Amino acid sequence: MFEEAGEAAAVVRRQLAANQIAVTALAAQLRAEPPRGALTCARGSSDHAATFGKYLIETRLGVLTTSAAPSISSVYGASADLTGMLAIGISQSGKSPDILSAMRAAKQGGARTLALGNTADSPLAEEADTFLPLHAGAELSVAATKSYIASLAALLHLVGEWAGDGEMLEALHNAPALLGQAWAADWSPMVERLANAQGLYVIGRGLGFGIAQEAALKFKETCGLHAEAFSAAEVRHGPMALVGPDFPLLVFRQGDETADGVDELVAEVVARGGDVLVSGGNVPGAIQLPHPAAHPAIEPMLQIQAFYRAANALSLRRGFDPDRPPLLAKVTETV
Ligand SMILES: N[C@@H]1[C@@H](O)[C@H](O)[C@@H](COP(=O)(O)O)O[C@@H]1O
Repeated sequence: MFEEAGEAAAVVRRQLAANQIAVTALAAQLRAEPPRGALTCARGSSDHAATFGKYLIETRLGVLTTSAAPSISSVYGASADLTGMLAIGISQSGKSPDILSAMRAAKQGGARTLALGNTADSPLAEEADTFLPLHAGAELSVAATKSYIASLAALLHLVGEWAGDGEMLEALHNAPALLGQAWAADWSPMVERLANAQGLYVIGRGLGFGIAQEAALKFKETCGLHAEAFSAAEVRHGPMALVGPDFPLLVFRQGDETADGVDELVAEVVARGGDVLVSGGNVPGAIQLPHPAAHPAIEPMLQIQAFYRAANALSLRRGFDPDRPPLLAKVTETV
C-alpha cells in the first residue's frame, strides 16, 4: 500500500500525457452531442471516485449524474430507458459480473458507454463504446490507492476538457508535483489520535464527499477501525448524537462554496468538546492536517494522497498488515 500510494504522482503524470488525444476527442464528441444525464456503475473505491465524478459533472456541466444500483439489472433483471444517457463504468479489474451487467443493461437501454479501468483486456474495456485507461500500473495491495487517485485524475481530465475549464485543467497538469508534496505531508497527529480509537465519522461536502467515503473504507479495510462517511450537512440530521471526546471526526474541507458550512460544523463540534482532525481550513481548537494549496477541484486528490500515507502508518500502529486485510481479496466479484 505504501509503495503503490507513493507512485500516484508518476501515475497521474503518465496518464495525463497518454490520454490527452483520447480525452480531447471524447470531450468534443460529448460537446457535440451532450448526454441528457450520466449514470455511474462502480463498487468500493471506484464507486467513491464516481461520487467525486457526480459532483464534478453536475457542478461543471449541469448534467444530472446518478449512481446505478447494479442489482436492478444483475439480480432483478429490470431495465430502464437510458436513451441519450452516458453510462460511466469505473473498475480496476473490469470484470465484476454486476458492473458488467449494469453496463450491458445501460447499452441495451440506449446509453453511450464509457469505461475507466486499469486493465485493457477486460470485458468492461472491450464492451464499452470508449475505454479510457487509468495507467495506474499493476496494483497488488488489496487496498486501492494509486488506482483511486488515477480515477479522480481521469474524471478531472475528461470533465475539464468537456467543460472547457482551462483553469481546472491547468491545475490538474500541476497536480503531479503537488501530489509529491502531499505525500510528504505530516499527518502523524491523525495516527496518534486514532491509534486506540473505537470509531469515527469522516466528513466531506460536495467534491470532498467522495474522498470522505474512500477514507472511511480504508479505516475499516486496513486499520480495523469502524468509520462512516457523512456530508457535513447530513451528519447534523441525527448522527451528531454520537460525536464527543471519544468519537472524533476527520474532516476533509476544500476551499470552495462548501468551505464556510464545513468550518461551522468544525467550530460547533470543537465548542462541544469533540475532537476534530481537519484537512484544510483553520478553525481554532481543531487538529490541523496539512496539504499543499491548490484549485478546490484538485484539493481532494491531494488530501487523499496525504491520508493514504497516514492510513498505512495507522494500520501498522494498530497491529494490522495494510497489504493483507483480513477476509479480503484484491478482486471482488459480486453478482
Ligand atoms: N453506488 C451504488 C449504491 O448507491 C447502491 O446502494 C449500491 C447497491 O447496489 P446493489 O443493489 O447492487 O447491491 O450500489 C452501488 O454501490
